Amino acid sequence: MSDAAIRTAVLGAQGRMGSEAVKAVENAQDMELVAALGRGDSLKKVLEAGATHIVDLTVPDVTEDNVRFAAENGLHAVVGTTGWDGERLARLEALLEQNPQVGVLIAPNFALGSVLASAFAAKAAQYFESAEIIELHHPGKVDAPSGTAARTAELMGQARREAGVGPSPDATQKDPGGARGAVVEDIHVHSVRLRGLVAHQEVLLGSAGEQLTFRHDSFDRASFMPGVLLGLRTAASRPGLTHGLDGYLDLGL
Ligand SMILES: NC(=O)c1ccc[n+]([C@@H]2O[C@H](COP(=O)([O-])OP(=O)(O)OC[C@H]3O[C@@H](n4cnc5c(N)ncnc54)[C@H](O)[C@@H]3O)[C@@H](O)[C@H]2O)c1
Ligand SMILES: O=C(O)C1=N[C@H](C(=O)O)CCC1
Repeated sequence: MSDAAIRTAVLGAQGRMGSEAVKAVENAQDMELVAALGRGDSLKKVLEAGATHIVDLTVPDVTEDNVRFAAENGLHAVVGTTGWDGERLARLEALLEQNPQVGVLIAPNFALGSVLASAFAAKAAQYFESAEIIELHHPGKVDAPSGTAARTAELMGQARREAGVGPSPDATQKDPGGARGAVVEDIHVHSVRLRGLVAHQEVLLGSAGEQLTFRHDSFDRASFMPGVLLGLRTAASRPGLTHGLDGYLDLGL
């Protein structure tokens, strides 16, 4: 291992994603796994281990504290944990202004196909009257809607607003049980939790007589690991906040 290895601490290391990330970092020639923290472990272990980077794959309740700790101690952070709403992102941006050498990637989804599907959907959303999202995940997931769906809806909603497109047509007058799903940026998001699934999303776009569907499926958490490693290899050269792995890719969209 060279001196320049990316000294990585994985937070949430015993979780579904964290345990995959531990293996991916251990197998990467240019990285060294220096710490693997679980619930109840002190963040001081990260500093004692001499980490230069953290990967956060924990739970929405603790991720902000973890990233704050990293930034205040000059560590770069690659974050897959969900729960990063506008307020949290704004606080993080302010913190990074005080720690301008630190790079933080908040990635709602590390899978390249998912990043592409969301970017294509955002590009296409303004050209259709109706837009809805269905996200489908394993039943162990603690949050709904998924971070990916929330981010996709934000990007699509923003593009539709800028293009002057109004809300999707919808005559629903009675929906006492919330059958029309959550609404993010005027876009209805439907969450399915089903044994056997990993992480899946469909964006449905409709106009008179036609439908365009963008579907992405992660069948295995291995699909997320190239994105985690890209984040670790890139974060130090991108100081400040990057929201979405697309910020590290040249999608040209
Ligand atoms: N960005 C992506 O591509 C992507 C992909 C999959 C999952 N996720 C997100 O990653 C997060 C984790 O998902 P998961 O399926 O691995 O969940 P999980 O419940 O399997 O794992 C979370 C782990 O974090 C641990 N933990 C809790 N508090 C901690 C703390 N303070 N310090 C260290 N560890 C702590 C838990 O004990 C658990 O082992 C979720 O928010 C999920 O939505 C993101
Ligand atoms: O399994 C999860 O939990 C996932 N979380 C992210 C989200 O909420 O979008 C990414 C996909 C998998």
